[in-house]
Order: sequence, then C-alpha cells, then structure tokens
Amino acid sequence: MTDAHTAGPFIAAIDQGTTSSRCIVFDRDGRIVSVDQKEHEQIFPKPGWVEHNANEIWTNVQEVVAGAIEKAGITRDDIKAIGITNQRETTVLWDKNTGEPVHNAIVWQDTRTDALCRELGRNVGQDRFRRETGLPLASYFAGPKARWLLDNVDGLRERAEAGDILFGTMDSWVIWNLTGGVNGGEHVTDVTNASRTMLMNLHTMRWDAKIAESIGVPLAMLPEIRSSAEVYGEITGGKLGDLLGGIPVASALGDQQAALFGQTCFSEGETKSTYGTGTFMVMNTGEKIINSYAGLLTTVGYKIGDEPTVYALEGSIAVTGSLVQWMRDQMGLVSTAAEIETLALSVEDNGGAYFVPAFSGLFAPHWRSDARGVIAGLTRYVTKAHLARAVLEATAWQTREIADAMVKDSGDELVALKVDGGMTANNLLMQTLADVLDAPVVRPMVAETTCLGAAYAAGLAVGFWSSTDELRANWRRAAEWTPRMDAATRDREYKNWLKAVERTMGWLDEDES
Ligand SMILES: Nc1ncnc2c1ncn2[C@@H]1O[C@H](COP(=O)(O)OP(=O)(O)O)[C@@H](O)[C@H]1O
Ligand SMILES: O=P(O)(O)OC[C@H](O)CO
Repeated sequence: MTDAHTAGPFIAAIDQGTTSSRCIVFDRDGRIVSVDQKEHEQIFPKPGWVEHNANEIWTNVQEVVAGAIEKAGITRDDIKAIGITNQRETTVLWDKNTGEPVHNAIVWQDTRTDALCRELGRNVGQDRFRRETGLPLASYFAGPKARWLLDNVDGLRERAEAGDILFGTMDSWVIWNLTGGVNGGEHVTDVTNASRTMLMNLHTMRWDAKIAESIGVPLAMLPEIRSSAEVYGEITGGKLGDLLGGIPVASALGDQQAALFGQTCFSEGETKSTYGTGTFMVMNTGEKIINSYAGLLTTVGYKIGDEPTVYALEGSIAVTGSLVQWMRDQMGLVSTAAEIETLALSVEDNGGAYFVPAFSGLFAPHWRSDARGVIAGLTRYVTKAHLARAVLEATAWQTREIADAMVKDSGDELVALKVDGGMTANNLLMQTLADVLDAPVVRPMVAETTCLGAAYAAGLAVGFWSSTDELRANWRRAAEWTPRMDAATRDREYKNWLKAVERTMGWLDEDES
C-alpha cells in the first residue's frame, strides 16, 4: 500500500489502454492504494495497420488485477466494485461458443478502412453519419473496422448473421470475459463506447438499424447498450474467479470520458485534455447535443444509471506522445521520453522548424486522411534540439487548433484547461501549452484520472460514493502554469504552424491508402 493510513473498503479500476493494461485500487478519498501495469504487443502488419492480440490483452488484464490486489495486501472482501475504462474504437470480433477472437483486434489508429469510408461517403453521404452519430466518416471509428473483418475473414459474415459472432470494443471484451465468457458472460457496452462505433444514434441512444445496414454490420452481433455506471454482472470468469468471484463489475467508460469524470468536469463548459499516445480534449456540454461545424466530434460524456445522458464535444489528436516515442525509437534522437525536455531546453526556440505529425492523416479539426507528416521551415541552422522543441510545440499547437474549434462550436471561452496523462510530466510542454492557449493549465494531484473516473462511476453505482458533489471535493490542484508569451509572438508562431499544417494535406492521392 502506498499510504500506511489508508483504510478500506476500496474500489478497483481496470484501464485497458492502447499500449498497456493497468489496474489501480483507490480508497474513499480517491487516493491510489496500489497499481499494476503490463504492456502488450503492438502489431504493425502493413504501413498504416495497427493490431492487438485480444487474448494477450485479456491475460494481461487478469494479471494486473491480481497484481494490484496483491500489492495492496487486501482480499476480495475489501473491494466493493470494479470499474472498466478502455482505449476506444479498437474492435474485436469473437466466437461466442469458443470465446476465441476471429482475428487480431483492429486498433483505433489503424487506417485500413480509409477507402471504405470514402465509398460510404459517396454512397450514403457524410452528413447522414454526422447527424445521427455525431461523427465524421473516418477510419478512426469501430463500425467500418467490423465491416472490414466481416469482408476479409473467410465465412465470417454467415457466422455473424447466424448469431455466433459477437462484436465488441475493449470494454465489451473485458466485461464478457470477467463475467463468465462462454459460460454466460454479459455482452454489453456503455453509451460512451457505443458513441464511438458510428452505429449508435446519439438522439435515441440505441443502435441505428439503417446506419448499421449501410455500413454492413448485422445488429445480431452488437452488445446491449447500458449506462456508464450500473452493475453489469459479477466476476466469475477466468483466473479471477477464485480471487475476486462475486465482485460487481459496475462501470464502463471510454478512457477519455473516464478522464473527464475523474477530473470531475461535471458542469457544462468544464474541459479536460489528456496527453498520452494521442491527445483528447473533451468539453462537457450538459444535456445538449451540439452539432459541430468546426471539426469536432459530438459524443457521449457519461450517463450515470437512470440519470439523463451528459453529452460532450471532443477534439481528438492522433499523434502527440507517440511522436516523442518515434523520436526515441525510430530516430534515436533521445534515449528516454523525458530527455526530449532537456534537449529542447538547450535552445531558446524552434530555430524556425515546425513538425506536423500527420502520421495517420490529421484528426480534429481537419479530418484529412490524405495528409502525411511534414517538417517545415528547415535550414542548415536547425539542430536536433530545435527539432525537440518543434516536437513539443506540435502538441501545444494541435491543442490550440482544437481549443479554437471548441470556442466556435460551444460559444464558451476556455477559462482554464485541466490536464492529465504521461506527457504532463513535461514542464516545458505544459508552459508552452499555457502560452499558446493564453489560458491557465492545471494538473490535479491524482494524474491517473482515467482509472479514477472508472472507479468513481463504479463507486457511485454501488453506493460507495453518494454523489458527484462528494467526488468534486476529492479534486486537488498539484500544479498550474500561467501564460507568459506575448500576443505578437503567439500570433506569428500560430500563423507559421498553420502554414506547416497546410503543407501536409493532399500527400496521398485518391486511389492510395
Ligand atoms: N516527460 C515526457 N515528455 C514528453 N512525452 C512524454 C514524457 N513522458 C511520457 N511521455 C509520452 O507520454 C506517453 C505515455 O503517456 P500515457 O498517459 O501513459 O499514455 P497512454 O495512456 O496513451 O498509453 C508516451 O507516448 C510518451 O512518449
Ligand atoms: O489508450 P489511449 O490513452 O491511447 O486512448 C486511446 C483513445 O481512447 C482512442 O480514441
């Protein structure tokens, strides 16, 4: 246990993320009692394709849950409930009779459905998808990934139509396995995860039969859509049956929505941004569904049991922390992610260089799958230290573009930004962010807001916490960065950034993917 004075009971949360799975045990004050984490393999079969082995993920989930319980030195009687949060959109199909995935899971970053999305745009029209699902047609979302599997795995469509194949994002896969798997596992998803499939109607909160038909996904394979905080079932399955049998599985939220919840952004207009592999800024828009005209996603923020649905606007950036990883692993420019800050601090500025990491096209607010990465403004003056600056600035400027879009769509000014995620350890980045946003940036004491949000939702579902007001009292500021950049510099740099963004577009031709 991290704190000798921490007393039970506790809530556990599983975060099934893009690069790793972790389990965290929290106490009633929302403090971390123990953590266990395990990375899984990233599989790149072709350029632009990214897969995960869903069996490896399930094995890791069981190990980290057992690991966190052991590290906390507690037993099943000390745990009141377990919550789930997960990388969103990543899609797995499995045979309900054997529990075996029919293919590796297709990850959210995977661009193999680009051509399919363009075809759907021509045949059905962009507007229809945006209006009903809140999402632009893009390879990012789950529905087209399921269609790709149905078209490319031999005999799969017939098996799916016969009702033998189940579809899930990672929440569904984990919950089904936790609650019994082939022996009666619950096939459910929550409204936040369902809102990323491109198959759920945002207005009715049900699967949209016409949209599903136009994408080519049989309704028979889809899970039941439930709220984000309620008991879906009890742990009975796998290795965890003996250790934690009977513990209620009581929440599910996509990881960015969980972070919104963990940051206690419960009021309309409150906004958080999470800096990990990618970056995701999410604004609570209350019970209002705001159609985006500025390139954001309209999505579900959360739904607690029978309470009304809370909606959100989201700006998703595909590549931020993964650019730092790329500089480390592919370019060898630094040996650890943290070193990028030391290298960047060895120079005053970016030396005129701008790095737009459009590795999977550009997500919000552009949604351009034909874009590819660019380093603009190169001269012989530029050193690797300037590039390190440009790498960090890329995250800040991409956030600025999203913040501008949020102001346009919501009409609300950004008063302050709550941040979390691995990259917030970088002080230079956080200062640059405050500078380019011209707004304060604040980080809470518990930076593991994703797991915390899932724990909060599970705790509310079983009465461990009584209300969101009680949760709000747990939020404590750990650090704050205030803007220091003068307006003229900010405007000049933003203009240069936007020029560099222009240069990424149209790199791929219509017939390329
Ligand atoms: N000090 C740092 N400076 C810049 N980037 C960092 C730093 N520390 C970690 N990162 C980046 O943050 C990401 C990890 O953050 P995390 O929140 O664990 O991500 P995820 O949940 O997406 O796996 C990695 O992409 C890594 O490159
Ligand atoms: O697992 P993360 O933190 O990289 O988050 C991934 C997002 O949910 C993708 O939409």
